[in-house]
Amino acid sequence: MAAHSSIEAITARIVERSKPLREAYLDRVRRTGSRGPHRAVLSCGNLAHGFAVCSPAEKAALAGDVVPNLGIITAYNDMLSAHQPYETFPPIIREAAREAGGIAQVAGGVPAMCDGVTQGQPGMELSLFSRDAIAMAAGIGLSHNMFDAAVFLGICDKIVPGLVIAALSFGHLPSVFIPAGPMTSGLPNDEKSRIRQLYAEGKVGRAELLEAESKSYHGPGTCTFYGTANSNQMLMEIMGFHMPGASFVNPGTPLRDALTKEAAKRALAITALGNEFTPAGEMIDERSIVNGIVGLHATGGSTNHTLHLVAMARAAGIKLTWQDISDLSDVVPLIARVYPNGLADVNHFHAAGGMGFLIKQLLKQGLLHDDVRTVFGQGLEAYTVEAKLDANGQVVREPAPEESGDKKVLALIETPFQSNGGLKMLTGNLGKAVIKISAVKPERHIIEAPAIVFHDQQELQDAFKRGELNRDFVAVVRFQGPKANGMPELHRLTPPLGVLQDRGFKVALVTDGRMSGASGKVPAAIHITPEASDGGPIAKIRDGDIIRLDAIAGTLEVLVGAAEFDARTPVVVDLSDNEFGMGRELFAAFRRNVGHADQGASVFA
Ligand SMILES: O=C(O)[C@H](O)[C@@H](O)[C@H](O)[C@H](O)COP(=O)(O)O
Ligand code: SF4
Repeated sequence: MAAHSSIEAITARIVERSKPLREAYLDRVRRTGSRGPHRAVLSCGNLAHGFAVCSPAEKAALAGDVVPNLGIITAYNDMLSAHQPYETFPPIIREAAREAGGIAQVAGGVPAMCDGVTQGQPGMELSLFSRDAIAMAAGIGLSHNMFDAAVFLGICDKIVPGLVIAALSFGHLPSVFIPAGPMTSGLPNDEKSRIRQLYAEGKVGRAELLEAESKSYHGPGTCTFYGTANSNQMLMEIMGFHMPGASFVNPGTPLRDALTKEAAKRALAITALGNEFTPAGEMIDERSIVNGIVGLHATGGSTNHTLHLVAMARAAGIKLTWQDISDLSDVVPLIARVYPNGLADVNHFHAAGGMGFLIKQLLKQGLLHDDVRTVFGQGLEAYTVEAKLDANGQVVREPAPEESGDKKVLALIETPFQSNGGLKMLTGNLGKAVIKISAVKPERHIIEAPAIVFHDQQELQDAFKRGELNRDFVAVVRFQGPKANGMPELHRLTPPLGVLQDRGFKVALVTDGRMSGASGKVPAAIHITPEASDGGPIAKIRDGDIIRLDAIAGTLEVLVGAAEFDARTPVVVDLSDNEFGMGRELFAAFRRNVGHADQGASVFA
């Protein structure tokens, strides 16, 4: 079925805008590719170092020119519950490679930050930069050039975007992403948030709060809310980097291990040495990127992807804009309600039909490009399935159900929860911003109230504790942009602003910083560009100025006369405290060279 006319039109304008960049990229990818194994260009010395620890049989195979070698890039560590399961993946992948007549080596590890551990802490100021550091680290691993395909073990917020940037920078190689799956459901996310608001109001103590948090985040696997990490899994499947049905299978299960083995074998099957050569740089094109954005809107995915998708697309020579993302939101309905956009978690989403049902519904109305390449072959229709195990422990796939397993979690495309994706770009005299309203009640889609200006999130939390915020106001939290301090997530603002909103006050947040993918119920205009540290208009706002945030009209305005506002001098603050401590001194070059948020807040372009 041809894609919906609006989807086709937006895709066509991305293709047109990207043409020179994309053609140069594809030329490089094709020139780098080779018919033989990539290690064939290495000297004997290079090769001997590369397979020094291999078995004699592996050395003999690698010395030859026919056996494909798989490079594993792993983001394993014990800090991220989502990545801890990866500790055992390399041996499983090596065994699968052997069974398939290939070899697999760990090409390198990459760092991975848990945004949950650093949330509200100085470490969060390294979070966004860690995406590009992860891309660099993965590039270091793959630069050994011993490999005919790569598999990526990464899930969370900045890790998948960084790994995709690396995979596309090595676009001559096939790349398969292998997920580890969500942790099993614990304390419901809305109950966790209720306890947090009680703690913010001083109605429960740390013991009760820690007990609730520990029951919510209780074991291996991705946190079960639909934040950036689980948005990443959705993206990897709908863009064709995952095997069909792989995203939301819990770790430590037979199906999970079978999917891991299958992915390793598939990666070896799509190298240049076989008959289904699928280099990542050609597999991912403008249609794949648009499919990712459609999935993001249909599921109420993380606002962080208004940064990451722009940076990921750019790595493949594709120029994506916030206007593209915003215009796609207008034509893609919301058909999944997963916390914070609902009460369900990703396990419920998977049980209700998951990715196979979602893709089937979106294809039904031509809202996805079906004519795309994936690691599984040609066409996205192949992903309208559920993965299961047969009696022999092999992965089999059954058609996704025609009906939703839970109509409160997954809706039919004909009867969506909202007619649009709710991830909008805002424009006005403060510059550009983005807002996600899929978790914001309709009566809060337009907020007009006096500004109260803060220069960090702790200031707001302290004002809340002093009882100074029981009023209608727009919190302006500035000097939180990429150049100022690495553009941290300001998710610790969610409980106090949520309490004030629940008390009936009209509140909103306006910031050049970010929010968590898990934030949602308070209207927030985020990623304001230009940022305060670049002299952006947000630096001219004063306490008491009336701010109007209109998510319906797509505008963000300070209601001050143009002449007066233009005549104001942007406030400048001393940011030297951001330059040292918890590793921030190591990222000074990133703060100096990082690009604007609407360009992906990247140090690469
Ligand atoms: O973008 C995201 O999804 C968030 O960065 C998420 O990964 C982070 O861990 C949150 O901080 C979790 O939520 P809590 O902090 O509420 O546990
Ligand atoms: S989802 Fe967030 S909190 Fe959970 S493991 Fe990943 S980065 Fe950490």
